[in-house]
Amino acid sequence: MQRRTPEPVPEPASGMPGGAAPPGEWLTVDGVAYRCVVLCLLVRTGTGRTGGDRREVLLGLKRTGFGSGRVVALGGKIDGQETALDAAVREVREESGIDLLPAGVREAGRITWSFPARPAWNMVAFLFTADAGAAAPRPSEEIEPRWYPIDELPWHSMWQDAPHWVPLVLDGRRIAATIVMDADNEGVASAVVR
Ligand SMILES: Nc1[nH]c(=O)nc2c1ncn2[C@H]1C[C@H](O)[C@@H](COP(=O)(O)OP(=O)(O)OP(=O)(O)O)O1
Repeated sequence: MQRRTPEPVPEPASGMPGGAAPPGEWLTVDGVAYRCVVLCLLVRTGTGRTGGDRREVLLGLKRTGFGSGRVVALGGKIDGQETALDAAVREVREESGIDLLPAGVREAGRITWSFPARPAWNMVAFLFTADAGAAAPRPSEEIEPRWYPIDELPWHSMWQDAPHWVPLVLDGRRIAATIVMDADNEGVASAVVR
């Protein structure tokens, strides 16, 4: 049985930091339920083709479950009473084998996705970023992680809303985004990002 809690979707500054109150598995806003998930963008400084430094982000081809076949950020559902930060550290470990120190994981805001044609897919994602250092990802059953230069992201393989928010988070911004998906559950009907 999924637990539903009546709190409004929290603003990004309202505190999902390490140890703050967990958002629960579901949030309900104006009678609409949103499943709580986390996404974590891991970054590192790699070596470009010409030998210079270039920033890279760890994304992965999702092999199973929701969004399979797309290239996505590491993440997934918040379980039970864990904090969003705990969930981010756990999901990164499960999906890539990389162990993050919670103190090194930064909050980057939140996104609300509404799927009017499929409300069961509504989600609120708590966003995080972290430096991966020299950690090497390994593939998991769920995802095949791969480093991408941040100026060569595989947009055509990602969710169509990704260009509205990924560059801002990679730029160090803390965002609050409200994204409404089209009737086909693929396109973007509207995206407000601040
Ligand atoms: N419109 C969208 N754009 C995007 O970039 N990511 C989205 C998205 N809608 C959902 N996601 C992400 C958020 C979340 O990390 C993921 C779905 O959660 P999960 O990975 O937990 O799903 P699964 O069905 O694989 O879960 P399990 O049942 O635990 O295997 O999809």
